[in-house]
Amino acid sequence: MSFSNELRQENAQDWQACVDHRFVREIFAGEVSPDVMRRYLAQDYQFIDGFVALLGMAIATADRFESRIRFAQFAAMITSDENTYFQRAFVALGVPEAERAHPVLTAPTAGFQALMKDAAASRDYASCLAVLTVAEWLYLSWADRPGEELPPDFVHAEWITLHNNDGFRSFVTWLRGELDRIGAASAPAARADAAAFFRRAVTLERAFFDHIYE
Ligand SMILES: Cc1ncc(CO)c(N)n1
Repeated sequence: MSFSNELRQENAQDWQACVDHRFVREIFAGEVSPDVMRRYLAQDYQFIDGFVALLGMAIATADRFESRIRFAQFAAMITSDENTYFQRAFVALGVPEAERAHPVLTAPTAGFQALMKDAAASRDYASCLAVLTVAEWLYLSWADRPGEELPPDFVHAEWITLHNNDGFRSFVTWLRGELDRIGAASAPAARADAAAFFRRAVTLERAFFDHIYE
């Protein structure tokens, strides 16, 4: 089995809990309440900050130029299309300026920031890759529902299409292949480090979905 599939399999229960989460059901139905969506997006915007920083470390630690190009292109998408989605959604949902810039961080958000900081501080490409792969592959997993109709409100619909469009799908396919390639070239101890980062990330993804309803 490939390294990426092995890691996903090891975390199958938390992974599936995300794919089947109440938030996912509600967003496809267009029924996430404005309060929940506000909380989710305000916290997620802080997640994105650390995520872009981690992309920077992946660019720095990757072992070849073609990989740096992939990450740089993805970083460009996040900091343009996705960033303007957040801005428009904050306006539509009436999220105050302070909540956009400096919300009180919840435990899962702080956990993600620590995780991404730890992965970056490792300066280990495989560990950076493991965290990035969870974030993007898990989001493709829940958003990829071929044939499913999109909800009418852009706040819901665009959050889905940001995570299931062809460019995103091909980036996730590439990320998994990259993790497989690096995993195959790594010693068991390095693979175990990457696996531990992968697990922490999946656990936090589930907690992040859960906590916006608490
Ligand atoms: C918590 C979380 N995980 C993954 C993604 C996808 O980048 C996101 N926006 N937020």
